[in-house]
Amino acid sequence: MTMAELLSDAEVTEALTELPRWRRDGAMLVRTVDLPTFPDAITVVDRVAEVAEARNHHPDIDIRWRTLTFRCSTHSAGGITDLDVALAREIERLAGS
Ligand SMILES: C[C@H](O)[C@H](O)[C@H]1CNC2=NC(N)=NC(=O)C2=N1
Repeated sequence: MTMAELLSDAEVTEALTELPRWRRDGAMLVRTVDLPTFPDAITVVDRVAEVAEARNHHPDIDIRWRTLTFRCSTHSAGGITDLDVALAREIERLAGS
C-alpha cells in the first residue's frame, strides 16, 4: 500500500469546491452538522463508522447533543491527503442534509 501523499494547498482548495460545507482548518478538513435529535446524530456516527472502518481511514468525531463535527486528516502523513477528501465525500453523503 503506497503512502498517501499530502495534497498541495491548491489541491485542497480544488477539492473543497466540491465540498462547499467543508472547510480547511490547518491539517484537517472540517464539517459541522446539526441533526434533528441525539439518536439521529448517533445513527449518522454509526454509518460513518462503518464506512471509515471499510476504508481503514477514520475521522475524528466530536459529538455534542445533536451537533456533530467531523475532522479528516491523514495521521500517518501529518495532513490532508486524497484519503481525507474521499472520506469527506462519504461523510457528506451520509450526513449532509
Ligand atoms: C494501522 C492502521 O491501518 C492505521 O493506523 C490507519 C487507521 N486509520 C487511519 N485514519 C486516519 N485518519 N489516518 C491514518 O493515518 C490512519 N491509519
